[in-house]
Amino acid sequence: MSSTILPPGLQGDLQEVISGGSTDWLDYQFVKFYTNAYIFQDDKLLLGYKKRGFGVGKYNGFGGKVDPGETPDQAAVRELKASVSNRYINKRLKRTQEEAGIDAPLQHCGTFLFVMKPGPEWAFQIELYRADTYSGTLEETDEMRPQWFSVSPPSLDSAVAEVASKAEELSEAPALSSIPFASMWEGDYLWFPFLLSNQHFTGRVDFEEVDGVPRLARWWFGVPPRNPTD
Ligand SMILES: COc1nc(N)nc2c1ncn2[C@H]1C[C@H](O)[C@@H](COP(=O)(O)OP(=O)(O)OP(=O)(O)O)O1
Repeated sequence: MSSTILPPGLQGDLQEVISGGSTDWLDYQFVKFYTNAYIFQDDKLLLGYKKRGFGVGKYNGFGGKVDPGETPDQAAVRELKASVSNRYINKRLKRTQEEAGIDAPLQHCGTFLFVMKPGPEWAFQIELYRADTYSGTLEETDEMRPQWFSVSPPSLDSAVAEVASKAEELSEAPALSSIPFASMWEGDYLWFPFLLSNQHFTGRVDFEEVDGVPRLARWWFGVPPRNPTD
């Protein structure tokens, strides 16, 4: 039986892969759910450059809030369509326009909880999805500009070793590939190895603002226990 002590807010049978920071875990009152979807094709990863609103100027996967009455799986499909099509008008009404946006066989690949200080009283829980193919036409919208980046999926062990060696320095993100970590959310590089190596993961990051910039204060990421016969 695993004896790992999980950070508050995380659940499941998980084995720690990477952790760091020494502050107490931050308190929060409730959780708000979001989705983020990543499309791979051959050796490329599709990211979106956020042109306005929350996260403007950053590259990210395609996603948004989970609406009331919606499952994260449903929200992930809706947000993926809406993010890359100007013709997908009824985002909030969830009325699917078959010809618009892109469809992908999204697979849930991880859960990432984060808390900000100073920040809202809630924790953000992002359900992460990936797909190795898609159908439809990519379009730049007034919110997102889709862009492909080359990736060379590492083995989980080599990727995590690289991240672990860099993370303690709390400075530059490691050069896992041509992924533009410097223009992404602080901390994405901690869990990207799991995404790239298609390893289901669960993790938490606490951020504390320094000079107006969110900095990693404490983090923990784990994976389901490996089968000893694998
Ligand atoms: C550390 O912070 C974050 N990291 C990462 N990787 N992703 C984040 C972070 N904070 C927010 N996000 C993601 C979560 C969502 O995918 C989007 C934000 O979605 P948004 O608030 O724009 O949600 P929508 O439903 O699209 O909102 P509106 O319809 O109101 O524009 O960023």
